Amino acid sequence: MLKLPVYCDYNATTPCDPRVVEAMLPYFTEQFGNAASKTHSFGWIAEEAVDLAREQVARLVGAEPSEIVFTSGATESDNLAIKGVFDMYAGKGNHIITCVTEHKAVLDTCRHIEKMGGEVTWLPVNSEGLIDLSQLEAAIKSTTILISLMYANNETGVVQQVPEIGAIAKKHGVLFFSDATQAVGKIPVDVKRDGIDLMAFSAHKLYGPKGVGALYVRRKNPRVRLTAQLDGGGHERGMRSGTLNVPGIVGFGKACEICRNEMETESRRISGWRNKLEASLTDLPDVLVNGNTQNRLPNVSNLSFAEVDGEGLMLGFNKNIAVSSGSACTSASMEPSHVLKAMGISDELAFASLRFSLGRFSTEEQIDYILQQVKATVDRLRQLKPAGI
Ligand SMILES: Cc1ncc(COP(=O)(O)O)c(C=O)c1O
Repeated sequence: MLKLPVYCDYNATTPCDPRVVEAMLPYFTEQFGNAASKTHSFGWIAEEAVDLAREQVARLVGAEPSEIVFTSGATESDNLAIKGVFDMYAGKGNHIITCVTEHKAVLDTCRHIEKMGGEVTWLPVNSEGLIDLSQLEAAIKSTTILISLMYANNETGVVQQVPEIGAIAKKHGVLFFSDATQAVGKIPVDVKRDGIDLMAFSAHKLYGPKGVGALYVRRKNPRVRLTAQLDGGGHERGMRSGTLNVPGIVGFGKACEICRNEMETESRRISGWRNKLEASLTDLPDVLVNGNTQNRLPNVSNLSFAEVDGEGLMLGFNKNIAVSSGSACTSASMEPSHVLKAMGISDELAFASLRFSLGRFSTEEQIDYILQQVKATVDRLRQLKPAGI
């Protein structure tokens, strides 16, 4: 018996994997020590658990454990990377390059940088959601200190040309920061292969708990330095003060270990269902896939339903199916998605678009239910719409 509502919004957040919860539980009660307490076993046990988690997290992205800084999530990691570089490298320059389709956590941090006297170049994207590499290279100047470009877009799943961006950054001696919140755990990410100097990601997008994340900070060739954005006890090698969230970090580590072991089979299964969903919905007249489909996250399909009232579309089945009509963080407002707009999609079509994001606990039965519900709603709305409007 299918349980309703069906969850199809894994890019907004994922449920904790029960194996993650099991690993975390002892660290709330018996093993509650502060990982910074050096004088007794409660502290040592907590520190050991954090060390293991740091290894598990690092291994998933090809980093060294000492290159992982634990934070409260990707929003904090984005802020720390961009503001930390801006403050630390002020002597070299004040210019940052980013892109208009970034997540708000990067966009708003870059707007803050502008208010602080920094200069930001906002790269456009093409209709597929990709930046132009020659435009990126041409934007670099002697004052450029950072390129901040996301790995995969949260709304469309489009994966940027990350190794190429890393090579351009290296060639010009500019640091490369990538917000990889949606990519890590879904596709193989390797900071060394990709030439990434700083990278943000988050536990709750990969079946770990909410409120925990990481910033990868390269230690060699070049060693990246950051100005801390929180003053305090100097935790995390001075980059992020504050008592560590030990249960959360343990869960993050376990979640990363599971992703590393299961990513290949999981992404094959999920992309199969995503393709089935997409093929069947695009069989309807005037349904368009948004974003490049050659290099895309395996779990996402962003579709526009022409000639359908966007609000009606959501209201048609949102009691039974949890999907998003844009970024989760902005779905409270009725603004058309800034990502779809940047790709040249009209406001009307952007409003009539849905992001389906599948995940570990999706089932084929759910996919069939979604198909039936969405098709029925689209048919009904199209019949209601007066001709010519
Ligand atoms: C690309 C991207 N960056 C950053 C964030 C923010 O992550 P967090 O919720 O861990 O702060 C999200 C969450 O939706 C995201 O998708």
